[in-house]
Amino acid sequence: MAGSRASPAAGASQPKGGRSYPVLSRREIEAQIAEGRTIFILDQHVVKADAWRKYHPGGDKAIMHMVGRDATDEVNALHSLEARRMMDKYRVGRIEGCWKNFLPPIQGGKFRARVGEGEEEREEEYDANQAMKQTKEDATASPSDASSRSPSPTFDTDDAAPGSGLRNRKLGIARSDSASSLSSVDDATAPAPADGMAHLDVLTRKALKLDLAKYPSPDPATQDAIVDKYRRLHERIKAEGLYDCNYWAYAVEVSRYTLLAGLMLLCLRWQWYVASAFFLGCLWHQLVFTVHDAGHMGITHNFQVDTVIGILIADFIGGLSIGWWKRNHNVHHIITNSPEHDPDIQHMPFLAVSHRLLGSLRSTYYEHVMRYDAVARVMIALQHRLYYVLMLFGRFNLYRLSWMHLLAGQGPRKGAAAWHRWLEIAGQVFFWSWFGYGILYRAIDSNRDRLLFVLVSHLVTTPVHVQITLSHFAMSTADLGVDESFPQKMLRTTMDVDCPPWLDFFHGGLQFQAVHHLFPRIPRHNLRKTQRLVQEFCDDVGIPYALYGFVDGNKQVIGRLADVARQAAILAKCQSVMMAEGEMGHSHHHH
Ligand code: HEM
Repeated sequence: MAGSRASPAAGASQPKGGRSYPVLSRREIEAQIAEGRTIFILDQHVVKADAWRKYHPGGDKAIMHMVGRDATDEVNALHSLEARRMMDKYRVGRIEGCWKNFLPPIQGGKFRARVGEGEEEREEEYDANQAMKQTKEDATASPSDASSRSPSPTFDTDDAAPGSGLRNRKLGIARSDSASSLSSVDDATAPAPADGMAHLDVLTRKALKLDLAKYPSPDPATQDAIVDKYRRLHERIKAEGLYDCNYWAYAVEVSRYTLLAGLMLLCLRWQWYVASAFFLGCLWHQLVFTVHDAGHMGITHNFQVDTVIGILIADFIGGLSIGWWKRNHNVHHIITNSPEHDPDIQHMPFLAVSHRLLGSLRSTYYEHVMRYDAVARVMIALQHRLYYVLMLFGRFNLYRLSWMHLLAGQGPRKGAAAWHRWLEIAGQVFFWSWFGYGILYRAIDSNRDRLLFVLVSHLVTTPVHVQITLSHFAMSTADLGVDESFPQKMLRTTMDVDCPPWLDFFHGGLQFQAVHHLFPRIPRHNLRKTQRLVQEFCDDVGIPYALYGFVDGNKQVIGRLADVARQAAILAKCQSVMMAEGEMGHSHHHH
C-alpha cells in the first residue's frame, strides 16, 4: 500500500510520554532491511521487530510477510489493543508523507545495502533502471499490457510489479533440485514458443487482466481511498458494538455440544457403534467452529483465555493442534490465496487451484519446492473428480500436520505463548487416552467395529473440510502487486456462502468468510450483522462482493479444479511437442 494512511484512531500515532522519533527515509529503511532487519510501517511509524520475532504469538512468518510494507491494516485487524500498545516499544522512527511498499524479502524482494552520501538523489534513477531491467526480464509478463486501465507508473518498478510472482516461480525452479522435466524448460536453450512455462505465463497474464478489469485499479490513489473507507467502516463496526461477544449464543452452542456428546455416549453404551461414531463426528464438526473463533481471539478477545479454550477443544477433545492451526492460519490471513505463500492452497501433489502450481513453485511456508511430479500429474488430472474423496480424509491429514508441528516445536519457543505447546502435548495424551484407549480399545471389542467407528466418526466431519476450502478455492490467486490494499486483497480472494439464518449453526460462521477476513476478531455470531455493513462498503468502493449459495459455491470450486486439470493437459501437450522438437534439434546436430 502506498500513501499516508494515518489511522483515524490517530491517538496511536502520537508518541507516548512525549517521545519523538527520527524521520527515516525510504532509502534508509531499505538499507536496514538489506542488513536483515525486520522492519514494517505502522501508523506512520517505523517498527523494528528483530528482538520480538521469536516471541511473537502470531509466529515469525506472519511478520516476515509485512517487512518493508505498511502493515497498519493487517496489524489492526489481527491484534488486540494490548498487543498494539506493545508495538510502541519497538518503534525506531517515523516516516513522512506517503509510504511506498517494498516487496518483502520472504516474497523475493531485493533490497539495496547502504551506499555512500548522495545516494538519495539517485533514487529515481535507480527505480527507472530497475523498471527497464524488469521489463526485459519479464518481457512476456509485463502487467502494463495486461491491464485495460492505465496502471500506475509504480507498477513497472521492480518491487511493485504484479509479475513478481512470476519471478518467484522462476526462482523456485532454478533453486529446486528437482530433476523434473519442467526445470529444463527454463533452460535458455529450450525453444521458446512451445515452452510450457510460457503457456503458464500467458495464463497468469490472463488471470491478472481479468482481475484488473473486475476490481478497482491497484494504483496508490484508488487504494488509498478504499483504505480510508475501510478504516471508517472499522470504526463504525466498533461503535455499533459488533466486537462484543454474545455469550448467550455460546450457551446455545455448548448445549448443542452436550447433546451430541450425550448421544454419542448413550449409543456407545447400547453398542450402536455406527450411531455413536456419527454423533462424535457431528460433535467434532461443530467444535471446529468454536476452535476457529478461539484461535482468532474472537470469544473473550483475551489471547491467553481464548487460546486455552482453543487448546481444550482442539487438542483435548479433537486430537488436533491449535498451535499448528494458528501458525498456518495466520499466514493464510495475510497473503490469502497466494500460490507460493498461502499454505491453505498448497496441497500438492493432490490439488492445485492455480495453474501456477503446475510450475513447481517453492513454498515459503513449508520451505520446499512443491513439485509437480509424476504423482501430481496423475492426481491433478483427476482433481475435480477426486475432490470430495480427498475431503473425506481431511481429518486424518490434520493429525499428521498437528503432530509434525508439535514434535518439531514450530510454534513460538519463547514468551507468553511458549507454554501452550506443553499444554497441547498433554491434550494429545488426553485425547488418545479417551478416544484411543477408552473408546476404541476398551469400549469396543471387535476390530471390525473399531475400524468402522474410526471411519464413520472421521468421515462425518467431511463437510467442514469442504466448507474451509469453499471460501477460497474458486477465488482469484493472481498477484496484483504490493500496492493493493489489505481490504481489496481479502475481498478478491475470499467468497461468502449465502444461507438462511437457521442454517448458520451448520456453517459455523465460515459462511461469512469474506467479512471474517476483513475483520478476523469479530465474534462469529455478529458476522451476519456485519455482513450488511460490508456489503454497503463494497458497493461504495466498487469492489464486487462474492456471495454464492452452498451448491453454487461447490460448483465454482469443481469448475476451478477442472479448469486447472485442463491446463495441466495443455501443458503436457506443450511439453511433449517441445521434447519432440528438442529431439529433432538434437538429431540435426548429430548429422
Ligand atoms: C513488534 C511487532 C509486533 C508485536 C509486539 C506483536 C504482538 C502480538 C501479540 C501480543 C499477539 C497475541 C495476540 C494479541 O494479544 O493480540 C500477536 C498475535 C498475532 N500477530 Fe502480532 N505482533 C507484532 C507484529 C505483527 C505483524 C507485523 C503481523 C503481521 C500482520 C502480526 C500478526 C499477528 C497474528 C496473525 C497474530 C495471531 C493472532 C491470533 O492468534 O489470533 N504481528 N502479536
